[in-house]
Amino acid sequence: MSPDRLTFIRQLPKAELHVHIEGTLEPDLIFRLAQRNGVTLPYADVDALRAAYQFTNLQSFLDLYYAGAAVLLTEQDFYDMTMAYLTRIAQDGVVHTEIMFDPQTHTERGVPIADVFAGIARALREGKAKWGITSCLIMSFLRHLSEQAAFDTLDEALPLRADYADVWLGIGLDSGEQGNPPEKFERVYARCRELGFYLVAHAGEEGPADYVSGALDKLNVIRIDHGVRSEEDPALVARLAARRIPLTVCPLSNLKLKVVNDMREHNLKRLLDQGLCVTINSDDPAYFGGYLLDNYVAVAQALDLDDEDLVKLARNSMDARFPVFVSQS
Ligand SMILES: Nc1ncnc2[nH]cnc12
Ligand SMILES: [Zn+2]
Repeated sequence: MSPDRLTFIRQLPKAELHVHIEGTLEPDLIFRLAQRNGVTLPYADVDALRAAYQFTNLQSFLDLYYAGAAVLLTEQDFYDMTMAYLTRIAQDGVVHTEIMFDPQTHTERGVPIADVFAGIARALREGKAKWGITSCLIMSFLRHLSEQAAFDTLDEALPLRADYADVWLGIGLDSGEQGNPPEKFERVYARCRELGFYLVAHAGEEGPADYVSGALDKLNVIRIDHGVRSEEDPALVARLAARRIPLTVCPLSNLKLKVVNDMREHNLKRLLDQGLCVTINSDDPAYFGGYLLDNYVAVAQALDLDDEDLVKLARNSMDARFPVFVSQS
C-alpha cells in the first residue's frame, strides 16, 4: 500500500468496538509479567511462544489465550497491559475504544475482581488525559461457563460499579460459541438490562446465523460481535440492515481462526454493500497479527476497497459507539 493511502486510513477518526484486552498481551509482555510474578511458562522464550500461534479454529486459540492470561496477577499487570494497548492504538488514529475483559478468567485463579477493574480503569483514565482517547469497559461473561457463574460474577462486580461509573458501561458474551447459544444467558442479560448496561454479544463467528437472531431476540443486544455468518440468512441480513444493528467484524481474526480461508473471500464488503452497519476491529491483536490499522489495511488490499468504503467503515465505527458517546459528540 502506498504511504499516502496508509496516511489516509491512519488519519480517519476510528473507533475500536471489539477488542479483548487479554488479547492484546504481546509475547514479550507475557514473558516479562511471568518473570515478575514467578509464573513458569511452558515455552522456552518469546519466539517459541509466538511459534505456537498456529490456530485451526476458535477453541485452539482460546486454549492459548487463557494460558497467556495466567501471567496477570496484580493491579499493575492489568494497568501495564492496558497502557501498552493504548500506546499502540494512539499511533493508529483510534480516537475511541470499547474494551472487553473477562473477569472469570482471572477470578478463578484467585485474582480479586477489584484489582482487574482498578488496573484497566487507571490506564483508560490516563489514556484519556494523555492522548484524548475516550473509552469504556464491557465486562464479558464466558459462555462455556454456567449461567450461575455469570450471575455470581455480576454480583461480585456490582459493588464496584459506583467507583467505575465513568468506564464500566457494557456487558458482553464471549468464548466458545458452538453449543453455548445466547438463550443460555437470557436471564442474566435481562438483569443487566434492568441495571442499565449496554448489551452486546459475540454471535455468528463460528456459530450459526440463528445465534445472531437469538442474541437480538433473547438478549436484546444493541450490537453483534462478529456476525459474519448472518449472511447465511437473507431475512436476518435484511433485518440487520433495516435496524442498522452494528456488526463488529474482525477480519484478521476471521482469517487466523479459519472462519475464512482467504481474505479475498471475506464477506465484509458484501455486507457493507447490503447496507449493514459494518465496522472493522482487531479482536485479539497480539494473537492475530495486527491492530486496528492493520485490519483496515488487510481488507482494503484484499477486497480492493475504495476511499468511500474506508470512510464509510470508519464513520460506521463512530456511529456504533455506545449511545452516550454518540450523543456527546
Ligand atoms: N474471537 C473470539 N471469540 C470468542 N471469544 C473470544 N475471546 C477472545 N477472543 C474471542
Ligand atoms: Zn471477540
